Amino acid sequence: MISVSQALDHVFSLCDPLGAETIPLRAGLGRVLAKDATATRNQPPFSASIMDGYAVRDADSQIGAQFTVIGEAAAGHRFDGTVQAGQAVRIFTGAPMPHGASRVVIQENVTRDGDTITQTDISRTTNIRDIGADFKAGDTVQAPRQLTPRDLALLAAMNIDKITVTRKPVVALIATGDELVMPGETPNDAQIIASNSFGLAAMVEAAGGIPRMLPIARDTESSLCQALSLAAGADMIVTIGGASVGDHDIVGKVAADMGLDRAFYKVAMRPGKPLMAGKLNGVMMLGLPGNPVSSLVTAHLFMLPALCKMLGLGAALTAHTLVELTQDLPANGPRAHYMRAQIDAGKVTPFASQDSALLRILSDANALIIRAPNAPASEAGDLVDVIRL
Ligand SMILES: Nc1nc2c(c(=O)[nH]1)N[C@H]1C(S)=C(S)[C@@H](COP(=O)(O)OP(=O)(O)OC[C@H]3O[C@@H](n4cnc5c(N)ncnc54)[C@H](O)[C@@H]3O)O[C@H]1N2
Ligand code: MOO
Repeated sequence: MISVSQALDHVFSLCDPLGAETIPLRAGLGRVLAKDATATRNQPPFSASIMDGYAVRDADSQIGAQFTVIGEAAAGHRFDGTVQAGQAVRIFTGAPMPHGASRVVIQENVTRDGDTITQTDISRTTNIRDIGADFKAGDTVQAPRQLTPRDLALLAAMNIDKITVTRKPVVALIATGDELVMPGETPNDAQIIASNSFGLAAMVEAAGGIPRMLPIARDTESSLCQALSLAAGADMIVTIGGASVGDHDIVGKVAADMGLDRAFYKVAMRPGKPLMAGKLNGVMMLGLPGNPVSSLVTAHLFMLPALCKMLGLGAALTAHTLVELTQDLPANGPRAHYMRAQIDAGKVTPFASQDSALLRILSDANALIIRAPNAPASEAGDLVDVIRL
């Protein structure tokens, strides 16, 4: 059995960044920028008032000063003249500063009588935003970057309407097992509902990929062979179940018969020991264990980092943080243990049952405590490594 980090090295060597495509900015949420995007304009494109008030010469501004209002500047409407000594232009937030003016006296700091204003107070700043204060022409949003709503607003302001992003990885998901039926179907008395593919499909989508949920493969070589053939064209194949050592666990054999170049089978981890990975006819394949928690935890630890690499985000490891433990933990065995746990008020508590079939507990968990192989006992108050879910 290999370690988790050895398995991850293999997984990264099985996948490469995908090609790029150009899409409308509007479709950019969650996509990974593949080429730097460059601003073609300054923002703001002119020095602008940041308040509603009166634009004057800074040198004239003092308490008691009087000005004659000679015109108006509003957002989208420039005042074309030049402000001279003793003159003011009525101005609104976002309007271009008129020539000659170098301060905006906010309207709360003046009294007005016809076209004459008298300054009653003075603010510490000039209330002007300089040209290019946000960004300048030529500034870039650098690739690679997974785009957030905030990034999309920035790119829009840069007047970028199309972006070049990494193609979305297509992930074929194949559940295996005679016992499985789809949600909504009527199981017989020996069947259960195929749940793992629903969690996995959502994980793929949330990571920026496209899940392709294939029909459930039955526990026969021909059915599995057919399902694997349907995966043609995918960027990654993920099988679920049939990975262990039972008579009906045929994924390894069938994939090998179809040409799987296996990188590893079995990882020193709990849950997830019977994990398998390799390349099937040039396509990365992950064989996940069938137990629901095992499949979702191994997907979190191996499928997601592989998708990130395919998306051009590099071979990054899942983020860990140190969190204080609320209770003692016994020494760990020889396999890394990823314990379902809950972080509350900054402290982490493992669930009493760590059975790898219990989805309710996984659903309630918001973290995995990582216990290294053969880790000594920990005590309440110790800091432990945690992955937030
Ligand atoms: N003699 C041994 N038996 C087992 C070992 C072992 O080392 N020696 N390993 C155990 C471990 S650890 C795991 S994990 C499981 C994994 O087995 P498989 O990957 O072969 O999974 P299955 O047998 O097909 O299923 C296990 C369990 O999960 C349910 N399942 C399967 N697919 C789905 C699905 N898509 N949605 C919901 N539930 C699913 C299935 O019905 C079984 O209950 O093997 C242990 N055995
Ligand atoms: O490793 Mo299995 O994944 O314990 O349940």
